[in-house]
Amino acid sequence: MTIMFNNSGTTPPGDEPRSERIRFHDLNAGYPGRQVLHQLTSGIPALTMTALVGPNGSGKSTLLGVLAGVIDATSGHLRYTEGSPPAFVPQRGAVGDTLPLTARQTVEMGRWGERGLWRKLTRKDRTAVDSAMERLGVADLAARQLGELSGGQRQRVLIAQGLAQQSDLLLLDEPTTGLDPEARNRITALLADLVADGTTVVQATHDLEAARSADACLLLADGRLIGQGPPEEVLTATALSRVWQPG
Ligand SMILES: Nc1ncnc2c1ncn2[C@@H]1O[C@H](COP(=O)(O)OP(=O)(O)OP(=O)(O)O)[C@@H](O)[C@H]1O
Repeated sequence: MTIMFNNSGTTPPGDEPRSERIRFHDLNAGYPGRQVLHQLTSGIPALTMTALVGPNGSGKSTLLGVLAGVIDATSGHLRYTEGSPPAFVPQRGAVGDTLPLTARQTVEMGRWGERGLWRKLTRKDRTAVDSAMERLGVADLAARQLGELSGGQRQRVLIAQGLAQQSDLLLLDEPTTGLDPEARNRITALLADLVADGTTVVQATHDLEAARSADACLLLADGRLIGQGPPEEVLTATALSRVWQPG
């Protein structure tokens, strides 16, 4: 497995268009005794919204985890162009509801990567936390325990934690799943704003509406990439019925 950062001039011709934030090639990944992703080759266009789409178990979260660096690929190449380390917002269900943390403490954890675990936050850190919480509309929830928030509120706190990392690459796992339409629209609009402000956003999603409004889609089935490109080319009726057909 090769991971490269800050690629500059060493790429074989034709391998990596400049406009890509991440490129991966022949990527295999999975869990002990279980291969999930098979020979994936694709890229994440910079400064756009990319949706990872596919049915349950198709490998969306695994791919996102590999791109985020929290799951190791077993083989293949993964290359990031110049920029900050990715900020990763895991699925809401993957974050313990019983953690004795306030909403603000949860967002502050987004600064640990830069500051170090349990170190006192600087003014710059506090400003990043404040502005992420304001942007997500959760400043008034700062003192509330994470476990007592509604699903939509908790999701916004987790996205604020990702935003507080101030990365130009934001990876989110099912950010709108299980939310009511208002909360979903709010998050969708925020993600679009982030892209407009210069962030590359990747979201794993079941939500075909969200996927259709993305700039690019990677369609997965059984850990294989079966479509990539603009949503209108990838999410065709034929492709969707093939992927979602029972049995
Ligand atoms: N920690 C794990 N250990 C072993 N197998 C896992 C683990 N996490 C996921 N898997 C398996 O890997 C496969 C892909 O799972 P993954 O979560 O990447 O799919 P997904 O497309 O994100 O699914 P969903 O839409 O249900 O979230 C599934 O068969 C799943 O059971």
